[in-house]
Amino acid sequence: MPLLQARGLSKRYGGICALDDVSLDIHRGEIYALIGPNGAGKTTFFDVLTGFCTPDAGGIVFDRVVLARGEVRAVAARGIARSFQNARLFDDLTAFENVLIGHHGRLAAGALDALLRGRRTREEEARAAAFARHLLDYVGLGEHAGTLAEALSYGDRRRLEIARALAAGPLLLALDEPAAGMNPSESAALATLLRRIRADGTTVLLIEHDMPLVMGLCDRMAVLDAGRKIAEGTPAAVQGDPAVIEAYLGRGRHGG
Ligand SMILES: Nc1ncnc2c1ncn2[C@@H]1O[C@H](COP(=O)(O)OP(=O)(O)OP(=O)(O)O)[C@@H](O)[C@H]1O
Repeated sequence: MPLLQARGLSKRYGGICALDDVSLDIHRGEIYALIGPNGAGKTTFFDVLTGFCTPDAGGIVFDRVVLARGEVRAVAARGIARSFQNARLFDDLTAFENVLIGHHGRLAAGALDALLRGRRTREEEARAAAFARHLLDYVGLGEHAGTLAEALSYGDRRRLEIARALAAGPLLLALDEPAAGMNPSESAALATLLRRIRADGTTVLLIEHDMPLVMGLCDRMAVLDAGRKIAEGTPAAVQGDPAVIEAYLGRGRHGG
């Protein structure tokens, strides 16, 4: 059974159909890309998936659990971590502290325990700190643990955001344009990191406009255009699909 099954998702904003009856499956252990021209509905799909907005119709099954509309926010707790188009970091905290915050939701000890600084809490905090250090090494930021987020380069900020998302221990890592603004060597390092995340068992969903990157990286992809899914399959299959070529080139657009 797929990790995620989206069925018949629709979302309107006034007269605009941002999502129009979109269904797709994401399998465990794959890198799945969502592509399409500007305004195609990619971010809206992420918003629905992560509970930022409620679909007008349709539903999602994630990790075998049917999520009723309006309950989608519970998904985050069930294992979807998201990064945003513009990294949302705490600029005045260090890289280490930013990752620790990502882990916070997983700490089991309650607020009272934390107040009393019980042994269990201290042990959990020590484990969280060790895990945060591990994640910083994992994304290649080990040397920057004590650096304020605001002092990091653009590419490093994006990687810190990924480390923070991983700190929540997600089954699905959903990344909104992770390579946007990166130079070619940063993009190559990102691709290596995402392959490693996949190899280590986390499923990856990404929105990405960098076609060479996404074509070389993802296992399967869906193409959205004006809210509709117009193609789905391997990069090779999608690349040659006439509907996709029309969506990108037929109207003089360049993939946005
Ligand atoms: N909160 C909102 N209110 C009104 N319209 C919205 C809202 N969010 C999205 N839309 C509209 O829905 C459509 C789909 O937008 P969406 O951001 O999902 O597209 P996208 O594929 O992510 O585009 P891009 O590649 O430019 O980020 C667009 O026409 C957009 O203007």
